[in-house]
Amino acid sequence: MHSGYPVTLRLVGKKVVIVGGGKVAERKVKGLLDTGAEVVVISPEATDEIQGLHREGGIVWRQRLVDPSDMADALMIFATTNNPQLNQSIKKMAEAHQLVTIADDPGGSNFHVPAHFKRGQLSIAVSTGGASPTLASKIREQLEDQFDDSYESYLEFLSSKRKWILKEVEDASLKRNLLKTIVSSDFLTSANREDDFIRLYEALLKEARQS
Ligand SMILES: C[C@@]1(CC(=O)O)C2=NC(=C\c3[nH]c(c(CCC(=O)O)c3CC(=O)O)Cc3[nH]c(c(CC(=O)O)c3CCC(=O)O)/C=C3\N/C(=C\2)[C@@H](CCC(=O)O)[C@]3(C)CC(=O)O)/[C@H]1CCC(=O)O
Ligand SMILES: NC(=O)c1ccc[n+]([C@@H]2O[C@H](COP(=O)([O-])OP(=O)(O)OC[C@H]3O[C@@H](n4cnc5c(N)ncnc54)[C@H](O)[C@@H]3O)[C@@H](O)[C@H]2O)c1
Repeated sequence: MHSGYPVTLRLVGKKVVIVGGGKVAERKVKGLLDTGAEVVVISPEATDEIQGLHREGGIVWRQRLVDPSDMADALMIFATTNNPQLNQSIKKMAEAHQLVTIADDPGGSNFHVPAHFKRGQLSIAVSTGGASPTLASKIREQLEDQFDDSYESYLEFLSSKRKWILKEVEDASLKRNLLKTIVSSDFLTSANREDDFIRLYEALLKEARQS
């Protein structure tokens, strides 16, 4: 069996079609809200939450049965109806290059959504490729405890310091050393990262000048 290839997709302005308006559709819709994707739900019925998002203008809900023309221009398609045959025919409505997940057929899907969470710019995703979504969810919970909210500001710090180091530090070995040393638990837990960074920079600069 071939293995999956993990990626993160930038979906700004991309059309994502979700066929079905039940619990699974709702979970997918919520996961797509912050991505900037143009989310279109097609289903005669939809959960209260999907209807609310439609009213607020965050997504589009077409209250009717699915039609093959709905697939046009979609980058991703989620077949989440409670009708297995219909879910299979949605895959047939799609073109070969479109990304299609069939909610009740992991093997027939060409992508799977991993269990995931974010801490600012840090994104952590866990996939079992459909073997056990419940295990993926359980591991996600464990990782959420381990990678707590402090990672959000830590990532902001790492990102800004990395930019500064790449721009300002010319010495290649000092640059490498700094990039490596800022990724340490000391900086994660530090009460004053900026001051600690200046101290680290001065110490490593001194070391580099002496060697
Ligand atoms: C990760 C997560 C993301 C998301 O949905 O966004 C996700 N499922 C989640 C939860 C979950 N799913 C199910 C339960 C009920 C308990 C159980 O049955 O175990 C729970 C638990 C719950 O609801 O809490 C049932 C289930 N899921 C699939 C089938 C079909 C089948 O196996 O045939 C069935 C049986 C349906 C039935 O027979 O009724 C299929 C898929 N589910 C996937 C993703 C993809 C593979 C991911 C992977 O394995 O890595 C894949 C292939 C397709 C897809 O991409 O949708 C999300 C966790 C969010 C989180 O907590 O972080
Ligand atoms: N992928 C997953 O994570 C996961 C998790 C649980 C269940 N499932 C599977 O996903 C499927 C959906 O589960 P659910 O709990 O969301 O079901 P649900 O019954 O809550 O929702 C099904 C939706 O499909 C819509 N629908 C039916 N016929 C349609 C048509 N012709 N065109 C458009 N929409 C139509 C219904 O109006 C309804 O909104 C089931 O097959 C279930 O086995 C998948």
